[in-house]
Amino acid sequence: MNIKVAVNGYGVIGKRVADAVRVMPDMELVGVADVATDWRVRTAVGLGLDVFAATPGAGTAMRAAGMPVAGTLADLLSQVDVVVDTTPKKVAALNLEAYRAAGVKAVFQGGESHATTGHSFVAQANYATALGRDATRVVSCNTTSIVRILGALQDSELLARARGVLIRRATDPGESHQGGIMNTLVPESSIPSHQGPDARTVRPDLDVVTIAAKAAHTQTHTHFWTLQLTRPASREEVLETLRAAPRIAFIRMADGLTASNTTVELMRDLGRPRGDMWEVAVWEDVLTVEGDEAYLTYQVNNESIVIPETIDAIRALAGTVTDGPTSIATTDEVLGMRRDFLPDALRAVPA
Ligand SMILES: NC(=O)c1ccc[n+]([C@@H]2O[C@H](COP(=O)([O-])OP(=O)(O)OC[C@H]3O[C@@H](n4cnc5c(N)ncnc54)[C@H](O)[C@@H]3O)[C@@H](O)[C@H]2O)c1
Repeated sequence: MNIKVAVNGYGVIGKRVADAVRVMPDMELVGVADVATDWRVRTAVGLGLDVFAATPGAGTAMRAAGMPVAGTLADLLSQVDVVVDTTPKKVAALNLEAYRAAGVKAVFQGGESHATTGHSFVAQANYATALGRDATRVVSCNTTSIVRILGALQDSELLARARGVLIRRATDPGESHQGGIMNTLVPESSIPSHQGPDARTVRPDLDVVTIAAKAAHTQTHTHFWTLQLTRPASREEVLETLRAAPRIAFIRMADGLTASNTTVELMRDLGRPRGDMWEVAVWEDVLTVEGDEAYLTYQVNNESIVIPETIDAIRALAGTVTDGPTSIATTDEVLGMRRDFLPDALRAVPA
């Protein structure tokens, strides 16, 4: 019995969720809904997906633009077990009542507040508490990375507190003609930035403070962390802890991966769909540990890191897989996630 899934909002996140659902052995993508009529939604039609009109006005516009329309959002909801809402920030929360009325479970994204669903999700941290719920929110890209990395260190009883600086991309690559800053760096106006408090919606006991700024590029986010450990530890111990956790992979300056654009290019060369990187990419040879302090740098592909979490959230709400690690393992294997982007044999020999 496959989980029948709808995606509402076929944008940056929605199209990736739709693709991931289509390759999962236990899921079926029934259709996608949107309000747009341009190339983005036409691509879905070209892929053979059933496209539904998310609003009455959208149905009229889609038909006028000559697009095949499979039905209304209500028609789509009547055929599915779970809807993934990937509409823009603040639009999604307005849909919650319609999902409840249709008896369909709903996965929201990080643009919505924790209060919208009362539950925020990162698979490795709290899969079990999402089981059978009617809705959850997959936290944002940065928050997902924070929970993965700091959560792994906290589970190993190594982390006392974390202070991080986040350099964010200005806008998504496909939207940089519409906006985005240029030739500057824009600090967020308040400290902590929202990501640290947001991580505590998933792991309330994390002692974390984040400071963030937007930089004038579209090449993913980069985080810089100072970690107070619970005791002196070796660099190898910190690395082993991260190696043992899911959805963290390593990159190395020694391999020429010296900047965020090089990692983006590597993902393309590895044949990743759209160049996606679902893992947090930790710079292994930058990690430094001195006594009971660790210093960590990693890269987050904002467009794709939440995709595996969303797939796990679908299973958790549907209740078909009750064990988080089993769901994570299935998702990661089907997507082709890695623990190392360059296997040992392909790494640069240390000088
Ligand atoms: N872009 C990222 O890097 C990123 C990363 C993590 C989480 N998120 C979160 O994911 C969610 C979606 O963001 P996105 O970047 O994919 O947005 P997007 O703008 O790329 O896509 C949104 C899609 O929803 C459609 N839409 C607009 N109004 C609609 C409506 N009423 N009904 C149905 N469809 C509608 C738009 O036409 C568009 O196709 C947000 O909560 C965002 O915060 C985004």
